[in-house]
Amino acid sequence: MTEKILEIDNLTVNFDGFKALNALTFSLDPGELRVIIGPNGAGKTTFLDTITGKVQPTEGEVRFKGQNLRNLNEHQISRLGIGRKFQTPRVYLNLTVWDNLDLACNRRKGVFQTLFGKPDQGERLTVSGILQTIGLSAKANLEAALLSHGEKQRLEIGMLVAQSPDLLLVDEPVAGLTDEETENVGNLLLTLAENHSIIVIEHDMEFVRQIARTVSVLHQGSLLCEGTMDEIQNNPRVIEVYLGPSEEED
Ligand SMILES: Nc1ncnc2c1ncn2[C@@H]1O[C@H](COP(=O)(O)OP(=O)(O)OP(=O)(O)O)[C@@H](O)[C@H]1O
Repeated sequence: MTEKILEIDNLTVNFDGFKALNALTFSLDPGELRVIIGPNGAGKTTFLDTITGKVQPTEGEVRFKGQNLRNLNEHQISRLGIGRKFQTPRVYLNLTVWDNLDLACNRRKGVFQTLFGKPDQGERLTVSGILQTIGLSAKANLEAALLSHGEKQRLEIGMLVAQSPDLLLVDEPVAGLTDEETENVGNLLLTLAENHSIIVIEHDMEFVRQIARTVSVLHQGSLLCEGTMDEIQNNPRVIEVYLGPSEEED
C-alpha cells in the first residue's frame, strides 16, 4: 500500500461557533493532482489554511508524509515541503522574470546576494529549466510588471516550484485569465503533476475539466463526494448543492 502524502482526519475548524470545516476527512496519494470544488463558503480556503498552518484545527489532524502538523507554524510547514500559491500573483514587479525565479531558488541567500552576487552554473540551469517549464524563457529579462496577468500567474507557480516543494497548493489560478492563458496554466499544472503532488482549488468548470482526474466536492465544511468530472457532474447531490437544479429539456 502506498503511503499517503497527505492525510486529514476528522478536521473541524470552529470560528466562534461556526464550523467552517466539519469533521472533514481527505487523503492524497503521492504524485496525485486533485481538484477541489465547492460553492462559496464551502470551506475551501479554510481547508488550505489548515494544511499550511495559517489556521489551527479545533479538532482532528493533518498529517503530511506521516507527520502530524499540529502546533507547527507556517514557516515550519513550508520547510517540510508544502508550497502555496495564492489567488493573486505575489511576484516582485520591479525585478526581472529571471531575478524573481533566482530569488525564489535562493531564498536563504537574500536579495542583495541574488541581485549582485555571481550565480553558479547549477543555479543558472535551475532557473533556465523552470523558465522553460513555465514558458517564459523569451521574457527572462523583462520586468515582471510588464507581464500579462496569466504570465504573472505562471511566474509565481515557477517561483513556488523553485523551492522544490513535494506538495503544491494552488488557489484559483485562472480567475480573471483569458481562455488562452487558462489553457497555458492548465498545461503547466499537468506538466508539474508529473513530479509533484498538487491540490488545486478552482471555480472555473471548463478548467477543472481540462486538468482534473479526481475531483473532491466540499459542502458546508465536509466532503460531499469524490470522483471523476463526469461522476461529479452527474451526482444528484452535487447538482443540488453546487451546480444548481438542471433544466428539464423538452
Ligand atoms: N476568520 C474567520 N472568522 C469567521 N468566519 C470565517 C473566517 N474565515 C472564514 N470564515 C467563514 O467560514 C466559511 C468558509 O469560508 P472559506 O473562505 O473557507 O470558504 P470558500 O469555500 O473558500 O469560499 P469562496 O469560494 O467564497 O472563497 C465562510 O462562511 C466564511 O465566512
